[in-house]
Amino acid sequence: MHVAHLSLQDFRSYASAEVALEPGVSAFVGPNGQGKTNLVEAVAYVSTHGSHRVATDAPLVRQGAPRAIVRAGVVRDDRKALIELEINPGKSNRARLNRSPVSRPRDILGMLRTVLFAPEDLALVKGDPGERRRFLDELLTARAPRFAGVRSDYERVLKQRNALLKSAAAHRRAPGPEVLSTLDVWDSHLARTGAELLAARLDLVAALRPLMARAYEALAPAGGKADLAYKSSLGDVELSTDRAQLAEALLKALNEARRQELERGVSLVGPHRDELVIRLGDLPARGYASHGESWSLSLGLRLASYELLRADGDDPVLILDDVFAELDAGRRSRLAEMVAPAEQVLITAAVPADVPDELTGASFAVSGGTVTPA
Ligand SMILES: Nc1ncnc2c1ncn2[C@@H]1O[C@H](COP(=O)(O)OP(=O)(O)OP(=O)(O)O)[C@@H](O)[C@H]1O
Repeated sequence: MHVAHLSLQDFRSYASAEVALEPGVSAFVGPNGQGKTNLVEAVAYVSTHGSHRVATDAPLVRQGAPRAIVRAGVVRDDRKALIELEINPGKSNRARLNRSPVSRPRDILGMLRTVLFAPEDLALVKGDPGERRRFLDELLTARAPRFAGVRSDYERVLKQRNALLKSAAAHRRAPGPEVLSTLDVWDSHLARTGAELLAARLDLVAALRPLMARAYEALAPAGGKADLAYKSSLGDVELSTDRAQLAEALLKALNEARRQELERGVSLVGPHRDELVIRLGDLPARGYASHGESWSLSLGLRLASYELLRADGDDPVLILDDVFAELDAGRRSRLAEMVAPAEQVLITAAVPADVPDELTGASFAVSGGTVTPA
């Protein structure tokens, strides 16, 4: 698939912008702070309804403007779709597909698939476990948009369960039968939605492992073997991906942890406590890998995601935001060769020399909030 047209209104630094795009490579080049990342961030937002740079929508709306609108014309198997998102910070966002309103924006997740590589990806390796859980869950949602509902159900149950545990812990005496029976209800919801999340993540990690190992080897041929493992809050047991069995295991673990949870006022069992362990050779990458290794491992994870989405039958749009300047010559040209066959590649770079020779195509000059074909 590819984006044929992007239109922005009050998005980040853009009062308005119209950009026509072709399949193949498009490079957005310009000095620092001119709006290159803002542009590709808008494309990714249409795909994921989120930003790789901020956790809330407010910074995405141009300062002083009440709302932002992003429109993307997407071509998929020769069929065109016009996706429109209205970003209303503090209120519900609105979405339209082919000019008709859709009831919930999440109903159009998956209409545009992207894989974004950015300097922030270093946090996939060096950051907290939450970064890696988010990576897994976002990829699950990209593969199966209904997964956005599973995630939000789990988060809602967890929030309510935590609120109950917190208030029970604050009372500092044994909880009454009412609290315990409400907790039983939350336990079964947590176990059911948690099992669905856990099963999907386990399947995903199994599919990503060989792709990640291959991508890392291709990027860094003498760099050691990269591997992934899923570490669950259920402990070091072999986990099946059978949802009923996982729900039973979660329920048992919740029962065992109940006293401690009531004392601490927080949920200690469930996929929100899990970790995706990235290993390089015999060592965990977090805390051990060098800066360059960590960066290549992050790129390996993104390349593996790209391969996985492509194997599902759709060639996602690849977005490479400022990634080449950080790489040595070998890794740079190997990465360029690996992404070159994609249907569409969008690149940002501060100077033309940061766009590898392997990636020839259209070029746009970005300066002072305007985007012009170069
Ligand atoms: N909500 C907003 N309203 C107005 N301006 C904004 C908003 N958010 C970001 N900006 C401005 O956008 C500019 C940054 O744009 P962007 O991150 O796209 O730069 P860039 O061209 O990718 O730069 P670099 O090469 O340094 O990465 C900054 O000047 C910033 O102040």
